[in-house]
Amino acid sequence: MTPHAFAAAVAGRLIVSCQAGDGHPLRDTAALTRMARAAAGGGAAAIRCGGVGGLPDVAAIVAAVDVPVIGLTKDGTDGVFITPTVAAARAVAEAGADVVAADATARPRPDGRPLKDSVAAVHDAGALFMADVATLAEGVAALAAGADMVATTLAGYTLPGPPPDGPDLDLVRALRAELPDAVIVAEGRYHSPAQAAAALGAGATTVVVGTAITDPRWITSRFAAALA
Ligand SMILES: CC(=O)N[C@H](C=O)[C@@H](O)[C@H](O)[C@H](O)COP(=O)(O)O
Repeated sequence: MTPHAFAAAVAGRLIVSCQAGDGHPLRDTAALTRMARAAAGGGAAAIRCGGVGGLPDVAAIVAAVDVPVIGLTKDGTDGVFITPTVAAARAVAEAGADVVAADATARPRPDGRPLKDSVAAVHDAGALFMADVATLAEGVAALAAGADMVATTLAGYTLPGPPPDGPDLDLVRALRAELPDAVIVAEGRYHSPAQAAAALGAGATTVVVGTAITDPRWITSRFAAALA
């Protein structure tokens, strides 16, 4: 898939992230594949998937949906953990993902290789590269390293302390102002349809929503808390 074709497929539309962490009741490839099919049936323009040991999820979901798939793996939950190495990036592409999402923050990478090596491995395997960043500078650097698109996935997750409750719309605005022609993906803590729509208003090309759509444990806890 070309960068242009991917952008055209998702522009102004919703991407749904279908993931479940270790120990979550939905941490099951078949369950997540059904979730992805449901999301596609509801109008998702693409699916984001994978996680710890998530290569089978990526392969199964690629086979099950007819929308583009953004794949990733995770190694732990600290530091650089989203598709953190060149080998991981290559493996996600080889699992069939149209797009490989990977940490593109300025933090040291566990294999000591520069970001551009992961980008090159993904391109060699015929996939596109989504750079998951936390800051404007990281987004600019990722595009310079060859990334095809920038996502705000890690905004709020690289500082000490818990992330804020809401999404980082300011980062979307800053990326759009600095990178007028780039594919900018709003992602991270979009918990309502209004917030997702606001991301497009802030200049995002597309919006990824995960937890608020695909984690019934989290959704239930919000209802339960409202009744407590
Ligand atoms: C920080 C991190 O590990 N983000 C992960 C990236 O793939 C996922 O755990 C998130 O669910 C995804 O980014 C979607 O975000 P939200 O679930 O907030 O809508």
